[in-house]
Amino acid sequence: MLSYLESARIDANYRYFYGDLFRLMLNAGRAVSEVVEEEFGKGQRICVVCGSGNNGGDGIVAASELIKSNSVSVIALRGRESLSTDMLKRAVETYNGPIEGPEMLDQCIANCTIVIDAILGVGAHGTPREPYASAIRKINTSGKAVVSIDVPSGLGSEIAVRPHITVTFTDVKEGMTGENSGKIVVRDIGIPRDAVYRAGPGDMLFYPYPEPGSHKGMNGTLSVFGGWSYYGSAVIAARAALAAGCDLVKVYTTRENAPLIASHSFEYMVSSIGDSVPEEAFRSRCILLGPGLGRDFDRRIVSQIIMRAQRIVLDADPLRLLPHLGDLSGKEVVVTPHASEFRDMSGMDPVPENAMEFAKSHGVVVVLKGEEDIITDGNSLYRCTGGNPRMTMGGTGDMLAGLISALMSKGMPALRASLLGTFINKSAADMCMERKGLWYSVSDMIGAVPEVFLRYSDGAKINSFRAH
Ligand SMILES: NC(=O)C1=CN([C@@H]2O[C@H](COP(=O)(O)OP(=O)(O)OC[C@H]3O[C@@H](n4cnc5c(N)ncnc54)[C@H](OP(=O)(O)O)[C@@H]3O)[C@@H](O)[C@H]2O)[C@@H](O)CC1
Ligand SMILES: Nc1ncnc2c1ncn2[C@@H]1O[C@H](COP(=O)(O)OP(=O)(O)O)[C@@H](O)[C@H]1O
Ligand SMILES: [K+]
Repeated sequence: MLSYLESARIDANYRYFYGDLFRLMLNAGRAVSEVVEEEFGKGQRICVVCGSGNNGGDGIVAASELIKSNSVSVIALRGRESLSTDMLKRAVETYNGPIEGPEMLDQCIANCTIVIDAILGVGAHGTPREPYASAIRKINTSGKAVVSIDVPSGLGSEIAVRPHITVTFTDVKEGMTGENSGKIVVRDIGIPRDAVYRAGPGDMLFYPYPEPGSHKGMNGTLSVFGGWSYYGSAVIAARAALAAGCDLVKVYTTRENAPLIASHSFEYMVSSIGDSVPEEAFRSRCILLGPGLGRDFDRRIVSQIIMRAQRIVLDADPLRLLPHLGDLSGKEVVVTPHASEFRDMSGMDPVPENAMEFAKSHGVVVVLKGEEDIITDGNSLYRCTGGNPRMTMGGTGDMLAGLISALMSKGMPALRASLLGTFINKSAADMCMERKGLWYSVSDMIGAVPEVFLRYSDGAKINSFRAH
């Protein structure tokens, strides 16, 4: 079952990794025409009702196939000139019949045996506006056989097409049932596994944008336990977390290192801890434990932090404790080992299958770092490619831990935060390399984080898909 958002994620990743979506639109339109002819036979009178998004494009491609053995009319509900995107223009080129305006809708429906609903797909949100709402009502009262493309237009709102058949792509979409979608036929349209199981710009769709009326702390609170031995690691993680949009970051460190860490920024808070952990640290939405902690940490304190935390990212030295802590599946936990840390903590080779096994048996998300990051929750296995060999410099792992924990502090679930965090980290490095070759620094990477967000989250579509 695919949510609309997951569908849009795959869409965005496909475009990024493989170029434009037109080949998929061709496959989608052809799949619809095949199903229509399988179900109803040839020689039908078909009215294809199109909106002005890609769902409409699928309808036009279907029409270009169906016209070979049926009588076909196409209606563009917002007029032919509304079919203006590059994809839609290419769809129109495949069809060598007329495309009528909305004034022909009544006649088209009256004369046909089958209505194809290509008004709205997974890019739609909210109750359909005019002229779509009226068209949907007309289709529902027409008494004709109705076939919806991808989803019944308006699904989930009070004005929705009630089709006999829905031809949906890749997987059933969230909210579809036999009652609201009729017979559901799932067709593969050739989306490669990699568009699904690779971190990419589509993961930006799950970034929790701040609500306009929100106040301080609602968009992320993070406690960073680190810098007990290497203070710089805590500075990097805290600064990366702020760059990723966390409201409030507080570093808990040793009495000696607290002033050093504080001297590197006035944007995060610093507190020193003694024999016990202050209660307020657990009130933050996420905890990051590990950057720069060093090997000689107090096991009792560190175990206490892990056991108390509900949402936590574990990095570097404390990972060694993990095998002794039992099942953590009641919490949201991300562990971010590199290859040798993975070996130490699991006793297994650092390969994807073992990462998956470890994630499953401990109830955590594993981010196994390397030239290619492996991300797994024990059920699905993702990878994050990209980045460059300059990322072997010290600090890039601290930065990644800061990013993932910041995203979790803003409410993203562990797996989503890990996918987006790995993508941002590698993209920031690649953006720095575009400018400075292999001679950029971790500070440059942190500075590039806002630009990564801007580059990959622009466009009206991204904004319309804000996840909460
Ligand atoms: N996933 C894939 O890989 C592939 C997906 N494909 C297909 O693309 C479909 C998704 O296409 P999509 O993203 O262009 O959006 P779609 O559903 O056509 O609607 C967007 C339009 O609707 C409008 N609109 C929105 N809300 C509205 C409202 N309440 N009331 C009225 N209007 C509203 C919105 O206008 P705007 O809000 O921007 O003014 C915009 O014009 C997908 O379902 C599948 O069929 C295949 O072609 C290829 C592979
Ligand atoms: N050779 C490489 N090519 C591309 N990215 C790399 C490479 N080595 C490490 N990275 C990236 O650098 C970051 C830190 O990974 P790593 O160096 O393995 O961890 P650590 O900093 O904990 O030693 C990760 O985002 C990882 O993807
Ligand atoms: K539809």
